[in-house]
Amino acid sequence: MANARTSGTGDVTGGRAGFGAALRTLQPDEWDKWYANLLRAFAGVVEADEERQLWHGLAEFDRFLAAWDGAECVGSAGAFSFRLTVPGGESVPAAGITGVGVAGTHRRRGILTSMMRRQLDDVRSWGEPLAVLTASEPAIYGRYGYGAASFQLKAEIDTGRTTLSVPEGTDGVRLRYASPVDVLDACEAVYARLVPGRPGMLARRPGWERLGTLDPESDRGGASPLQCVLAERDGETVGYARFRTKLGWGRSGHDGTVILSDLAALDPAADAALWRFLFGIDLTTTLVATGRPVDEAWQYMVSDIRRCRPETRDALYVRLVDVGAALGARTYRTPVDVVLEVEDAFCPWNAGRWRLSGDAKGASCERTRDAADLALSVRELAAAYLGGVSLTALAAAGRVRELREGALAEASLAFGSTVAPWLPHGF
Ligand SMILES: CC(=O)SCCNC(=O)CCNC(=O)[C@H](O)C(C)(C)COP(=O)(O)OP(=O)(O)OC[C@H]1O[C@@H](n2cnc3c(N)ncnc32)[C@H](O)[C@@H]1OP(=O)(O)O
Repeated sequence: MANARTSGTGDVTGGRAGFGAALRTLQPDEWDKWYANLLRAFAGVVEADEERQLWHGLAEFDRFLAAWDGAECVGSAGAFSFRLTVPGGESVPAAGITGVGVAGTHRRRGILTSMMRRQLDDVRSWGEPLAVLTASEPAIYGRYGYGAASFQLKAEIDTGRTTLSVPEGTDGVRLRYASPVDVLDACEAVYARLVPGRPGMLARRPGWERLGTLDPESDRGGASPLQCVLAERDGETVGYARFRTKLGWGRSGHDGTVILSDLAALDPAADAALWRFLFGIDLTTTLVATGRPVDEAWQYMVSDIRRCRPETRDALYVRLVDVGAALGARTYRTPVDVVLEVEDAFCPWNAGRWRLSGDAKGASCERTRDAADLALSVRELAAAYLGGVSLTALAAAGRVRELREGALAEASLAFGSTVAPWLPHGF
């Protein structure tokens, strides 16, 4: 969505937003006004009907909020009901914050803050330990306790001058073109099998798979319609790539571009077969891949990583709504037993000391009066939560204080993940 969901009975019961605008749960017949406010907040860019209908179908109205100035919708925010993979593979209920926008005429009067307040109270009352979002601007959400917990990779690969060295078994994978819509179920089954294996992935409820085949002409920028190639072994689908191609003509001839939209594979050979295919499409010399995992294997198969121009940027922001439940839901790479002194001004129910004890099999995180070993804010704890940001690095930035010698190294090692966290798509 230009990003969008709230709780309650559906009654007009919310609080007063900021300067006195009324904040309440969105009613289905208010969708058009709500969505119009959101699109206007995002510079007024009009979304294709196909996309608008998809978001309307996915909206969970009892979890979406609207702020009103009379009959005018001036604020929007929503909270999808997701499940997020955490280190260890557990799928934890997480509110997927979306659709946040305040009318330009009503900005900087506290409407966002009142929506964030109501939303986090709601999420807590629903018993969901986490809230997650992607931020239009990184500076907005730290004040509400969100920390950047996963990152994504972008690459613009010069496929004319970069070769791939693929692992054993790659030649045994069969590739075939298919209509993206016709093979959606097979692709979704591949995706579902990958979800438990990587922190940050979202278990998709029925309907969400259609996000992967949205293909409005207005979004193609002159490129082809969405194409799909399936990877198969022994008749079974073991991976897929969805992409567009755009023809180009330079001084030396054709120099088209492959624009990767999505790729998933169940094993290294299937993954390599799909990347090798994308590298070799005739009449193209550039492959643009965005939103990929930062530790994705192709980077270690290429002859010249510099010609792939890799860049990383922040992706998923996490908020620990219930520190005890969130830390107790994941596992820890090495045994850990530390007392954390947590600062949380926006959700004071989290503030204070927690004893975290756990290992690779499970963990518990309970209130304690024991002396603290580490002190940090809930935002830093959220950044480290999925195992992609090190507590040692946060301490070096002055964001974590070690109060017992050795506690930082112990916790930092334990919190890390062997697979980088990754958010597979926006919402
Ligand atoms: C998950 C998502 O949907 S992300 C999408 C977020 N939406 C957008 O970017 C659309 C365009 N922007 C907007 O709609 C609005 O400007 C919003 C939602 C970002 C902010 O709404 P407002 O109602 O103006 O925010 P509010 O008045 O509550 O400000 C709260 C605080 O955040 C600060 N703040 C607000 N927006 C920003 C920003 N873009 N960058 C940095 N700080 C900001 C304010 O200065 C204020 O700080 P203070 O508490 O120190 O005084």
